[in-house]
Amino acid sequence: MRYLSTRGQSPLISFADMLLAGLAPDGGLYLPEAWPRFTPDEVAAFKGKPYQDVAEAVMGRLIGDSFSADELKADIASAYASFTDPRIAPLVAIGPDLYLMELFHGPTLAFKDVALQILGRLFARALKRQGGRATVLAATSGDTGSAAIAALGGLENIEVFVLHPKGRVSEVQRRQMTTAPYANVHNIAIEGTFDDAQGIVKALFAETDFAKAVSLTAVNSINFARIAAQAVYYFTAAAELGTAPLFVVPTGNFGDVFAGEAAWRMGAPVDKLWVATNSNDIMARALNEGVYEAGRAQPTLSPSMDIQVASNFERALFEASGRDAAWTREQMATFAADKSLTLSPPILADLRSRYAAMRADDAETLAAIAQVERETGRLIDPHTGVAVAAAFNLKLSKKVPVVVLSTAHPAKFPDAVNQATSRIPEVPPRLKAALEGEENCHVTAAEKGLVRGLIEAIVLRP
Ligand SMILES: Cc1ncc(COP(=O)(O)O)c(C=O)c1O
Ligand SMILES: N[C@@H](CCOP(=O)(O)O)C(=O)O
Repeated sequence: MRYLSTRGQSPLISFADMLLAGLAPDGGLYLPEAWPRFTPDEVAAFKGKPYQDVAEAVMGRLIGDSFSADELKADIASAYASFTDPRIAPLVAIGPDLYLMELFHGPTLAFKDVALQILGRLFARALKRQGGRATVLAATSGDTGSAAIAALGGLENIEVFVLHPKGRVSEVQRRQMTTAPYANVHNIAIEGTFDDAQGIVKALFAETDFAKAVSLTAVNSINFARIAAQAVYYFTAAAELGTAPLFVVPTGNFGDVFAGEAAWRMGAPVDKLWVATNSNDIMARALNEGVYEAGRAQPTLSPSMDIQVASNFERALFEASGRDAAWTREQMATFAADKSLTLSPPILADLRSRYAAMRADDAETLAAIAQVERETGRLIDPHTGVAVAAAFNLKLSKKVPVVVLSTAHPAKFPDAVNQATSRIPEVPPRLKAALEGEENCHVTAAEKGLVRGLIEAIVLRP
């Protein structure tokens, strides 16, 4: 299995090289050269299998011969050993034909752990084999940061730099990152938004001498290995329900919902992928009105989705164009210059055959959290709340199971949950150390030169 860039100007590389590269040198995002396919019988046979077995099957086809089946098996087993629910991504019914898929049973209580716990292990393996060092640069709106730290903290030969927007993540999220007790982890709070942080990451990849000197890599969902691991739970949900579900996905960077497209392209039965945004609704506007236009992200009760530039939309556009790299390159150049892209009718029609979109503002999110608590006694986090609000508003013309991706534990966002329900979620034991530890964090203006300087001072010191 080899990987190509959506912009068509990077050489084809293996999964292991793609994992360590993160972003393609031409600025594009990697995708498999051809999607592997599971037959309906193979998907049906996943029903009742341990999650780990499905992960081995799905990721195995994407990894090719980069890692052996035994290596992958061992890494998946140890990745999920610390999850508090052995089902990893359990489906929980909250209404007739309405399910939450709980993805927050990992060490940092968000869906990021499902992929990053595996990625950390594969990174360590690939680096050991290659004999080099790597510098991971991550941008986070709250959850990727702590999950990356939990996966990579303390590993040899890796320095981890995590950029978060100062004051725009929840206190629990910030403390999960800044209290990490690892010498190889460096938190940087930037005076700006997540989009500024993500922009700095991409800009530093484009400084190729620097990127090469520090062996820069990414663990955001721009790294296809993240998508590969996240695609697995679409297979397990569809297999368990025995039919093609409609998935409602709380969306920011478009990684999780694109993992649904990836699963569908590999043969997972998917009725539709509903993109649920908060009031930072660039993706809802793009899919509903045909114009992908970024403004400045506004703070909401679901801070991890306070994102305007949805990086993985590039992958969806590339696929919608019939994999036309020259066209994708042009579109991305237009968007970089104008912050706006008008989607042509055929592209929009192709996207709409898979995706639909809805937005929920803070008031609708609070109402959805309150309704779930009233009807089921369960507390949900505000990101899940955005998607549940969308699910409650769906007008379906046929009977189809609806699966809402529940992406974070409510204890990460106690204020929003309390505002909606007058209840404060119980703090899980794995959060306690973060709430008590001493915080360490650099603070800087949102300028790539300052971030580069910090990285160089640590990575290239004599
Ligand atoms: C809790 C939570 N839900 C949803 C999202 C949105 O996911 P994506 O960025 O893959 O669209 C994020 C951020 O990624 C998140 O942290
Ligand atoms: N919501 C994310 C932002 C980055 O998303 P990613 O999936 O591309 O890593 C976060 O919480 O950090």
